Amino acid sequence: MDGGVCERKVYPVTAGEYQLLEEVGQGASAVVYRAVCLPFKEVVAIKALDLEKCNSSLDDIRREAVTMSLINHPNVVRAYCSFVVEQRLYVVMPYMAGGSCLQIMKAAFPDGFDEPAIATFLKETLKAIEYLHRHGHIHRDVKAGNILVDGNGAVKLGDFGVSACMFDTGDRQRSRKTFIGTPCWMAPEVMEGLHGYDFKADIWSFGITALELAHGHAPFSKYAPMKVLLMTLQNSPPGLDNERDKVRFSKSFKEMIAMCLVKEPTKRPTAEKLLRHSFFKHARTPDYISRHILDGLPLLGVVYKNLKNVDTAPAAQKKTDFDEQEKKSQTEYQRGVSSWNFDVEDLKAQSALIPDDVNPPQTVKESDSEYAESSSRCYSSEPENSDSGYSPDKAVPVTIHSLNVETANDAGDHVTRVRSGPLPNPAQSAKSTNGQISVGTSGRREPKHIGRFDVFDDDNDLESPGWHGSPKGEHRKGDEREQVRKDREERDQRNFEEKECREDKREQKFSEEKDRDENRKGLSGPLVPERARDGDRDREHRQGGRAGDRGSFSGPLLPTGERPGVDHRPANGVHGIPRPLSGTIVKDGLEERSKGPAQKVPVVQRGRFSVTSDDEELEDPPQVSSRGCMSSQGSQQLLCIPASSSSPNLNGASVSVGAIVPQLQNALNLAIMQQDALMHILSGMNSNEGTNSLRPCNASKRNSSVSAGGEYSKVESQSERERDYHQQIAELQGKLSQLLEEYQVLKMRNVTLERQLNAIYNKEEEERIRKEEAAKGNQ
Ligand SMILES: Nc1ncnc2c1ncn2[C@@H]1O[C@H](COP(=O)(O)OP(=O)(O)OP(=O)(O)O)[C@@H](O)[C@H]1O
Repeated sequence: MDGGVCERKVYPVTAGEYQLLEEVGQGASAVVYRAVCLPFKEVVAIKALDLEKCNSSLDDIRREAVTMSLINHPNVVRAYCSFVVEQRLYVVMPYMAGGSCLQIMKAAFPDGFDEPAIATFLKETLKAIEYLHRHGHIHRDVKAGNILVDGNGAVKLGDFGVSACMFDTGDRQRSRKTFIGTPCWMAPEVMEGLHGYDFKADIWSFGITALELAHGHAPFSKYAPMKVLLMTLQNSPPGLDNERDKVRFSKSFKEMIAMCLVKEPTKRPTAEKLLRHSFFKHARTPDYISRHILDGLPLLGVVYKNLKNVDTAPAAQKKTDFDEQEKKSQTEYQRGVSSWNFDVEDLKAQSALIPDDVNPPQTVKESDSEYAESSSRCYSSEPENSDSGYSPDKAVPVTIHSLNVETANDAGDHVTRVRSGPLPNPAQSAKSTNGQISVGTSGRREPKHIGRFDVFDDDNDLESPGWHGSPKGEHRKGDEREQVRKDREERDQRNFEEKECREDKREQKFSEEKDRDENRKGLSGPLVPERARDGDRDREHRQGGRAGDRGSFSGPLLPTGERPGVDHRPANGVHGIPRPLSGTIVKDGLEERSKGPAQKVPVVQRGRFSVTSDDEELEDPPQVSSRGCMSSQGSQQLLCIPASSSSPNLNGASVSVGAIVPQLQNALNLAIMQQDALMHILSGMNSNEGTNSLRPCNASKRNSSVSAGGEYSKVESQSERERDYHQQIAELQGKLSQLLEEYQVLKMRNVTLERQLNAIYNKEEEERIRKEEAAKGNQ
């Protein structure tokens, strides 16, 4: 019940208290298992996210876990609790035995559901969306795959992996200019990214989901992401087909979809308003779903397994096709497209070259009233032969970093710049528009700014799949225009280099200030298990191995489909989820208070939700000094590590590894450069000395009056100097490896600290909510 007082069961947060059964779902970043909570003898679902592999930052993951644990609505999947074991986050939630609408469709309704079922699924989903919007959240990933059905037919919206809080300010607001979602369901304003977006983006996705449930697939779902983007941006919005769908669906359904799929977001209804649409009068009870939809379906685990098997074979072929398309696109890119600039006309032409069995779009004036009959709208018809190579079901959400339409370029051409790629999360979208450096935990490379664009180093990697540039037709390129482009590229490059140089300096200054701070503040207690410090552990960590952690695993069963990175060896005769490291638990209620209040993440109170603004954290300078300082030694600058850095101070807000990595890399680069310089000088000295060393001998031949003692002391001083240099080099090498070790330790500490902060934050939130609810109850 929304806001009502309810006794919440406290679910255990130790892995040993759960028994993992079979896999029942897989998303872009997680695997979901059916499991049993042993003390309660209750079947639950456990979502396992590999923190190292998933694209999300810890902040995103924490946000999802916190959001899910705060949820209190019958149509939203809430998290009972979550905990971290090794590099995996386990989220315990209610088991939705029917699976997702997508799974059900694929298993038994390939052409979509009938209208009463659709109305029921959609109404329940819309209630969830309305609830989320009311509490300031944009779900950002509404689609059939995230509409989950309970065994009794109850419908809930799940997956908060990419949800955002609308009330946030600062960088989180900017993060809503980072485009997250799966292209087919993505609203045009999200794709454009020109002015950000708001909760109306969910209404668009809801409309697309309605079409998905009606046809068994989302519009444009057979196309590659770039094509989907173009079609969504350039074509009229999709909708039910006048002819084909007339017999299957009512006018009110068609109308409801048309209301959602208006390109202008302000013209879309709110969830609250949409709920009052007559279409939802067709909605039935959960019992209807249970009897008409779920009845006769195999168990979810079997459905999932079958679908997986079916998917595997064609997937390989699809991948090859898609790779070929990619290759073609990249070859054309290499042939003649400069930078990230594309001509809109060319994009259109290119897009038209891709075989298209979509009904030709008919133009619809978007100024039409929301309720107007959208008779001219069309939708992407069921592909007769959906072998175009792109499998939307396997689609990884895509972030479009820059899809800006500019009116003119330097040459006066109309230019669009396009880039797509796998989904970095907001926190990872490096340098933000105000020039601040944002950081992520994954150590991803930060983008360079070329012109108006974020260009990652990967951008230069033309082989890398996932990057799309619509090639420019050679026949359309004038030499003049080409020259202008080249000029602009060079200018952009110059600007970029200057900017980088400025940023390096700023970063160095900042780091030096931080070092001073660190030295002043002293050290806080160690948070990393001692074993994390030893050489073996560091080596394992660097190599991604887990052997050093194996001793800590025990507990009940792991699934048969064992996952890499987790020890599956039986302990006490049974497999188990590895036990969590102490102090690394995230749970909605029972964490150990391991840090003082000073270590709290900044919390913004927004309605019922307390929201940590991760970007506020990002704006804060990192609290860990990982950077060596420079000390002068003679004419050579040597790297020295401040005393505090061997045990860095971890007080204050959470520290992202991403914040440390660039600094450490800088320090390492510096040290390497210095080492090179020293080697260079040394070799110069050696050759001089080599020459010099001949002199006494030659000189003695020429001038026998030179005393033997004088010769001896000269040689001795030279070799002394040489020894000095060798010693300095050895010291430098020692410091380098020390720095590397520091880096590993800091990385580990950072993760641990983040987890502890999570735990504290979650607990406080839980307490606050309990108090609020108790207060409400007393009233
Ligand atoms: N509570 C649950 N009970 C049963 N099945 C579930 C549950 N939660 C998720 N699933 C299944 O697992 C799949 C993946 O889960 P989820 O969407 O949360 O992962 P994800 O990695 O966040 O996915 P996405 O690709 O949407 O980002 C879902 O599509 C659904 O089929």
